[in-house]
Amino acid sequence: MAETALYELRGVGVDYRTPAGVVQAVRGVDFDVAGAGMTVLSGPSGSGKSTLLRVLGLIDRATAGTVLMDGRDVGGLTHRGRRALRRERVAMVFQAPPDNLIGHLTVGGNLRAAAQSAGTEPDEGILDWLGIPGTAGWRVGALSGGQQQRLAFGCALARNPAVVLADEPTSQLDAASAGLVLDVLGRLAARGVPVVAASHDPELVERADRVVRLREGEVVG
Ligand SMILES: Nc1ncnc2c1ncn2[C@@H]1O[C@H](COP(=O)(O)OP(=O)(O)OP(=O)(O)O)[C@@H](O)[C@H]1O
Repeated sequence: MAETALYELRGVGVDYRTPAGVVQAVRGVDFDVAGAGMTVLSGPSGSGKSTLLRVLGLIDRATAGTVLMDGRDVGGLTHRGRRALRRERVAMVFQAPPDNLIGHLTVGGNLRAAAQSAGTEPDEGILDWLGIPGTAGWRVGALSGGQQQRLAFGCALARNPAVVLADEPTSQLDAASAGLVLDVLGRLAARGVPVVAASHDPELVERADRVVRLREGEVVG
């Protein structure tokens, strides 16, 4: 029997209502996300990457078409049902490192808080795995932006999610820091946690197992 895809999108559209009228951010989008490996949504600014990521993250609802997660139509869920599913299954990492962490907690405190939300303890060796050994007692503000972003992926992993969604995870980093974040992303996917990233970073696209190319809200390849 064929394995169920993690996500199946069919004819997905997302409209935003603005005072100036309706903006069709995404239209007629079909793609699947397998339950393994790294998928990158790529395309120029305004092509709909973040919008689709918010749909996958159960933050926004598609205004047309169907979105299945584990074979289940998430469009039929109530607001509360979507929130519960999001908490249980999805970890999101945003582009600005401080947005992903709790600033008044230490590095270890952030990992423990993330693990607690999944009812687990953080992995012993997680800081080594992230390449930031010995920082458990540090304030997160004492880490560089790239180190904070790696910690954000560590917190995502600690939540034991079904998928990690990352919106432009390297766009605020210099090339060296971005490379280290990409290494962590690759290792997450290799560890069996599927990753979907929205990005126009060619280095990230290079490492993808699957690239969904978008232009003006439509899939072009
Ligand atoms: N909340 C919103 N209200 C109105 N229009 C929006 C909203 N969010 C996005 N859009 C519009 O939808 C389209 C797709 O935006 P989106 O942010 O998904 O693209 P993107 O590919 O992620 O771009 P970027 O790389 O600049 O983040 C754009 O035309 C954008 O202006």
